[in-house]
Amino acid sequence: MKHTHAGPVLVTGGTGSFGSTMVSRLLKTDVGEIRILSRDEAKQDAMRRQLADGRVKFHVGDVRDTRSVEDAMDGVQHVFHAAALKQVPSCEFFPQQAVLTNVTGSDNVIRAAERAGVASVVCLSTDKAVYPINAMGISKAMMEKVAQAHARNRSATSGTTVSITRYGNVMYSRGSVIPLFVQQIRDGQPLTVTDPTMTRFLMSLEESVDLVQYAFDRATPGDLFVYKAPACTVELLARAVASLFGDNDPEVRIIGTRHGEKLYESLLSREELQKADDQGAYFRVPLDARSLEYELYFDEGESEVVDHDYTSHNTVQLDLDGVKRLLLNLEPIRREMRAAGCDPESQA
Ligand SMILES: O=c1ccn([C@@H]2O[C@H](COP(=O)(O)OP(=O)(O)O[C@H]3O[C@H](CO)[C@@H](O)[C@H](O)[C@H]3O)[C@@H](O)[C@H]2O)c(=O)[nH]1
Repeated sequence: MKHTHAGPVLVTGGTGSFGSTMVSRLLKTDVGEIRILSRDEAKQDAMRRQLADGRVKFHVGDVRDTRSVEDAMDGVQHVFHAAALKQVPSCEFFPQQAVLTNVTGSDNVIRAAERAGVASVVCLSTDKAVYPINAMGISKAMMEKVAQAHARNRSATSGTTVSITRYGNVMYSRGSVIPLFVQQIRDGQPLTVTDPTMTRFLMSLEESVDLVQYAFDRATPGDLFVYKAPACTVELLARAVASLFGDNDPEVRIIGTRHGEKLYESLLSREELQKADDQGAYFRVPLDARSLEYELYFDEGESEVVDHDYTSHNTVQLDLDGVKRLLLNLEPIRREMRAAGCDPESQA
């Protein structure tokens, strides 16, 4: 990392897939202390034993609970805010819970960070927050607004830089479709595909940590960062997984779209793409820092009109071999392949 972490670093949701990868990455730096704020003491205990590193301190608490956030924030220099309710179906059935964790909880984290004199807070968001249609995405969109409002209203007086990263599906994350396909292959079941034409961005956990680090190193208040990820259809994804396990003609069962699902995801809205700074592998979208007094501004118009958003339908589309190559980079897939008697090296 470019910045050194002189003071403690706080990772909210630090026992999750992203959080634990981030913590491993931080432990390779000169970081003196990493605090993890999360709810699940069992996951904390497992991680404590696995890491066996005195620099990691575990705080049982909840971003909804201001006092637990304040206690964990004391003396912290940087915050990576990954705590969230992120399952689309559960947020759909319990949207008020998504509001409490994703909106109010994020507000608690940002306010406590400012009060504690924290230098930077990077908030993790999702593609589902763009033109949101489900409760998870709507609550994350509100989290982004809370972060941007902080940057707009407070950055003149506050020493805390709040920024946002957005990413799409993380391959092989807990409860996601790739481990499900692997399980179905292992059980000799047909592969369940919701809509064969549905597309999703494909990103590894490491790339999501790279994105957050990129934002951390560069953010000015209210910036939003996106990684340019490739995409594919879910049918192609199912076929690529099957092919790695030696089945080039798998049985596919169409099960239909689930609650709150979109045909494709967007990482940037048209309006954001219009303002985005193309930084090669990443887009940076600066904050619209105008105040409410619009009459103070004159409309310069838009020099180049962008008529599309940045979606999993129009980003780079991978073919079967391209998806297989990405999958072969994932250690859990390689492990499963070896367990099934398939040699990952022969496919590489
Ligand atoms: O049996 C299944 C289950 C899912 N899918 C499809 O596979 C894709 C990926 O599904 P899944 O892995 O469940 O991810 P999403 O529902 O897109 O959401 C994931 O990605 C989000 C980020 O975009 C995270 O916030 C969520 O927690 C995470 O579950 C989608 O197009 C699904 O329709 C199938 O085809 N068959």
